[in-house]
Order: sequence, then structure tokens, then C-alpha cells
Amino acid sequence: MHEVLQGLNPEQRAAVTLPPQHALILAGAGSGKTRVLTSRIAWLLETGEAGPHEIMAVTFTNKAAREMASRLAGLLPEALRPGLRRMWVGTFHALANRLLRIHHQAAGLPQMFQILDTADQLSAIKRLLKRLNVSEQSAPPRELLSFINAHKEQGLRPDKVAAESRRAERFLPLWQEYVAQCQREGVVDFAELLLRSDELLARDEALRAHYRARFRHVLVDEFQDTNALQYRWLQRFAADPVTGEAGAFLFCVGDDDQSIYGFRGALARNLMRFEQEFRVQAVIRLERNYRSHGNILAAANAIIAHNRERLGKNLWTEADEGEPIRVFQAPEDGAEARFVAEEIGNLLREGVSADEIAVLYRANAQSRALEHALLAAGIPYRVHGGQRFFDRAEIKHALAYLRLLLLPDDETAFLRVVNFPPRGIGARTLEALAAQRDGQTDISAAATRLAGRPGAALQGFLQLIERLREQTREVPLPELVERVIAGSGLRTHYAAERDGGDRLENLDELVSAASDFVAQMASEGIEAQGHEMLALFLQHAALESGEQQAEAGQTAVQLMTVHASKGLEFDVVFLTGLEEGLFPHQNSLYADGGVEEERRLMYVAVTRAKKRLYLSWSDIRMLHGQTEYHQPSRFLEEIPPELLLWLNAKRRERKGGDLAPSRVTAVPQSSSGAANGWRSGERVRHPKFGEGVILAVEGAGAHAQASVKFGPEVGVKQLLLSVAPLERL
Ligand SMILES: Nc1ncnc2c1ncn2[C@@H]1O[C@H](COP(=O)(O)OP(=O)(O)OP(=O)(O)O)[C@@H](O)[C@H]1O
Ligand SMILES: [Mg+2]
Repeated sequence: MHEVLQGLNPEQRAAVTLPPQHALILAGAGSGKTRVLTSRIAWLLETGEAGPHEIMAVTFTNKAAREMASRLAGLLPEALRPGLRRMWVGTFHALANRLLRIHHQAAGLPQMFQILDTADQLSAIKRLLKRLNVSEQSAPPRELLSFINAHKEQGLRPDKVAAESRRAERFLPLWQEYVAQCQREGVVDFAELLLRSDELLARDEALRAHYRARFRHVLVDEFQDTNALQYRWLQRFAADPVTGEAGAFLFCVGDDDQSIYGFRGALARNLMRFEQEFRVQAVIRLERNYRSHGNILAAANAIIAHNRERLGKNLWTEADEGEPIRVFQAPEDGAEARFVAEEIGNLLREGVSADEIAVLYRANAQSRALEHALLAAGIPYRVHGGQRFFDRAEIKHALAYLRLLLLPDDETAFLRVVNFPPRGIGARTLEALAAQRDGQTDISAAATRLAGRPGAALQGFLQLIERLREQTREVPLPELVERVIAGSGLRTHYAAERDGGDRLENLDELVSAASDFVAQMASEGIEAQGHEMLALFLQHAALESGEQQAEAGQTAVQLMTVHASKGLEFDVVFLTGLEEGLFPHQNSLYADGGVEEERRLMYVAVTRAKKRLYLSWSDIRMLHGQTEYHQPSRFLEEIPPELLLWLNAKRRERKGGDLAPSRVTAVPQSSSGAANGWRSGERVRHPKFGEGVILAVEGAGAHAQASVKFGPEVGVKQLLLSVAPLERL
């Protein structure tokens, strides 16, 4: 048998070896969808069905794209590996970016166009409002931002949107101004990458024909989370079964139960739409889960069964039940975080690798307390999607200087650093400059018209940029970055700052990042110098911010939101903050289908765990500076009680047939410790099970029970304290 097919089950194998046609793999979490997709590519390459340049693969994150590339390299014979770089693998954004870079002229973009991440986009919008004298009260920047992005994600331009509400009436002209501003500055936001490339393909028939002929296979992971625009974008490349027009075969894998981007316009309906519109004959379901132990899978199945809008799938596993799911109730969020840190400390001492432990939460703000506890416990951790490396202020400053070398009129970058480090260019000067420009003329032309000290300071800055530009044209990237950090004055500035040490380290790290990047490019056969390489590096930084981690190399506990955990797996998962109003999120309670989407999110969270799952919540939580009292999440109630091990709390009896989410009440700490004198946390010895530690004590007198954790062979046991021959240590 083909090596690629080894170890796959018959359904997986059938999917991997399908003859060229449109196909849909519809399957639950951990059933091997991503593995099938990767194996399919390897199979296409190995059998000669397609060359690397004929394949495009769409992943959900850049990290997933890298993993796929390295897995493929491992699966393929040596001879085929070098060809891999001609394959297009990446997120929708990265692929659209690649297309626009090649055809920037046809797309109406400058060669060195830059990407605005969400934070940049917000500041661009604020700047726009200021220039137009529109108050932030009348047009809240965040609202305007989501108005623009939501429409773009549906593939719409301002002229296609009716001004039917007061809001639309207000926002539409601003959106148009925003378009003009971006165009002037040579920048595109994330949604623009897709929309622009989609329009380009729609408009330019020859180009479309070229790509339709080039790509024979387009494979898409996490298809349930595509939005209308992404769907349309894929359509541009695909063979059309209705008109018979040639094009790529789409191989889409997805799980309707894991559709969690409805709030961003993703449509699980796209799964069905795809099946119908593309007349898909090959629909393959995978039902065997390879990831999780039985109890974890049973909990996931039970939770998702509460949703009505489902295509209906069930998952089974041959793995044994494994451990019970541990549940912990904390009096306040700090205690919850300390519990997590303590448990992790124990796990690390038992030899679990930190990389195999994930701490998940619903909202980014929840990470603060957790980070604090982990820091205090000296446990290395990494936050995905929080304050990421490329998002740190000093890094953004350095990147802004670098961007100005390429795009002198990139206003976001200009404003970020024109007076940083401070050089006496104040708001007044900038206003005077703006008046000279009236949003039109380029910056340096306008600056020459400013008189006096402010004019001189401004010109000094522009000359500095010009000088750096000249000095770095042909320089290798790491040296270029180093020169700009020094030449801009950033290094001196932070060196003089009392707490500037960290920031200097981060700037050094940027130089290392540049070296790594050059090495990575070289491994992909891309050689470039000076500004050309810089442009590639800046793109990389913009696309990576959001995922890039600090201190690569060190193993660390992984902290992330549930959204960010999609597609990943860990031996041990802590799912924290299981509280009504937080998870399910407050906003979902009133939205149509909101709770069902939250439940899918819960399903995603639970199915990340391979061996051990902790669920925790806190009665009191400080969020956004406010103390809130929370009830435990309804999702806890949806898990069959026999799967759970309550570490310190006791489930209240359910009222007969009561559908309202019943609540869970804590056993007060004092009573949990007091039963027959046994306390949680005590170390004990049992003649048969050996040494262990009491996790929780429940009940009193002859009924008092303890859950005791023994060594790895024995696991956790429930013991009746009145009879169990336990001995204190
Ligand atoms: N046939 C198989 N034999 C053994 N292990 C398998 C098999 N298929 C998949 N696995 C393993 O099961 C785990 C889950 O696979 P994978 O991540 O591909 O699932 P998925 O369906 O993509 O999950 P998700 O829905 O969470 O993205 C991985 O560790 C994978 O290596
Ligand atoms: Mg997957």
C-alpha cells in the first residue's frame, strides 16, 4: 500500500484517494479531517495526479499552513520536496496577498502596498474622522470599522449598499472617504485583500482563465467558517459543473458543529450550498474520533446534542473512557487562576510537557488573572493572540520607520513616528501640515510650505527618512533593520528610558526575526536584497501579528481564547470561566441563534483535549474593572453527571424535569475540609492504591466520601471514608 495511506481508516482512505472531482468531507472534531487533507495533497503529488504548482491549500491560520508544509515535507520522498514551495498554501488572506503582489498593477495598487492590521485600521479610521471634523460620538470608530468590514466580507462596496438606515446614511460617505485615504496611502486592510483580489479575478478574464488552468486542486480546511466573500473567491478558481467551464476541483473539509465565526459572517450553510451548487457527488463522513478519551468525547457529544440546527453526526472512539472530567468552583477569579497554576505545576512535575497543556478562555481579557498566577508560580506560558510580539509598541514604532522607507505617504506610519522619539513636532505642526495637504498633496511637498521652526523640524524628519532610505537600498535585511533602529533614534531613546531594557531586547529580537525570516526565505528559494526583502518582511509581520509568539523554542503552557484553539489539540486542557454571561457570552443570549453558536464554541473547546479536561468557574469575577457575580454556565449542566469529578463543589439536585438551567452550589470550603477530619490537599496512603492526595471531601459521617488521586496507574478513586483504610502521611 502507498505509504501515505498507511494508518488511515477505510473512509479516510476513500477520501484521500478520490478521483479528481469536487468533494466534501463532513466530519466531527478529531476525526482526522486535517490529516486527510494533508494526506490528500501528498497522494496527489506522489501519484503524479498534480504537480505542486497545481495545488492550492487554504488553512485557517498561518501556523497551520506552516505545519502542513512541514508535515508534507515529512510525508513526501526527498525528490518531491523542493517542489513544495511552488504550491500555494496559506490562509485566505495570505493567498489573496500573494495574488495581489504578483498583479498589483492590474489591481490598482502600488508595488509596495502595505497591510493594515485591525489596530492600524482603527487608527486610520480615527485619523479620518479627525481630518473630516466628524466627532467620535457621532461616528464611533469601532462601529464604523465593523460596518466597513462586515460589508466587505459580504463582497460589497459602498455603491452597492443602500443607505436605508440612519446609520448607513451616516457611515457610507465616511466609508468612501476611507477608501480614498487607503488608496492614497497605498495600504489595504485584511478584508480588502480578499475583496480586491476577488474583483480582479472577476474583471480580468484572461487572468482568471490563467489561474483556473493553473490550479487543478484547491483544498480548504475548516470550510464551515468561510464567509460569503471567501466562498465567492473559491468559486473563481473552481470548475463549474453547470456551465462546464474548466477549473480546479474543490476538496472541502468541515464540521458544521464547529462553525464559530457566525458573528463575522461565516455561514455553516456554505457546506450545504457547496454540495448543491457544485453538484458534489462525493460526500464523505468520518465518525471515528482519534483524539480524545471516551469521557471527553461523551461530554462533547452530549453538549452538542442540545443544538437543534445540525446536520447530525455522531462520533465514537475506540479509546477507553480515560479519566473523569474534573470540575472546579472558585470563589473568585484569582483563586481560579491559582488553582490552574497549581494543577499545572503538579502536571509539570509529573512529567507532562508544558506544550501539551492549554488554558482556554472565552474572552481575551480573562488572560490577565491567569497570566498573573502563572508568572507567580514561575510557569512559562505563551499567550496566543494577546499582546503579540509584532503588536508591541516599540516593534510597531520600528516597523513604522521601515514602512516609511517603502511608502513615504503611509500616513499611519508617518503619524506613529513623526514625533517619536520626540523631536518637537507637536499637534499644531501636524494640523498646519494637514491644512497644507488637505488630504491630497504628498507629505514632503506640503512640508516645504511650512515656515519657521515647525517646518524645519518636519523637514529634518523627512530628511532622516530619506537618508535611511538611501543608505539601506542594497543592504541585507537584518542589517537594514539594525540601521533603522539606530538611525531613527529608537535605540538611544529606549536606552535612556528607565524601564527601557525590555524594549531594547524586543528591538534586538526584531533583528533576529529579520535574520530568521531571511533564512526562511532562503529555504524557500527566495533571495532578495534591500527594499525588496523588506517589503516581504513587512507583509510577513502584518500577517503574523495575531499569531506570533514570543520566545520561540522554549516549551510553554499555551494560553488562548477558544476561538484561537480551533483545529489544535493538547493532552491537557483547562477550560476556565464557565459562567453564564461569559460563556455563553452575554451578547449571545439575545441574538438569534446566539446560544447555539456559543454551544458550538463549547464543543470546540471540549474537543481540544486528548487525555484530561478541567472545567472551572468563579463565583466572583473582576472584568473591565468591575466586580461581577456569576452563575455557573448552563453548559456544565449539559454534561452527564457520571462523567464529572467535582473537585471541590457539589451539584445541587435537579428539580424534576426543570428545563431552566439549574445551578451548582458550592460546598463551603470549611465543610469540605471537615468531614471526619479529612481535608482536601492531605497526603494519604492506601494499602492497595499506594500514596495519594485528597482532591475533595463530600458528605458527612458514615456517608462522607473522598476523591483521592493516586499514582498514574491507579488514577482518581472515590472512597467511602468510614470504611476506607486510609492512613495520613
Ligand atoms: N487513522 C488515524 N489513525 C491514528 N490517528 C489518527 C488517524 N486519523 C487522525 N488521527 C489523529 O487524530 C488527531 C485528530 O486529527 P485531525 O486534527 O486531523 O482531526 P480534525 O478532524 O481535523 O479535528 P478538528 O475538527 O478539531 O480540526 C490527530 O492527532 C491525528 O494525527
Ligand atoms: Mg482540523
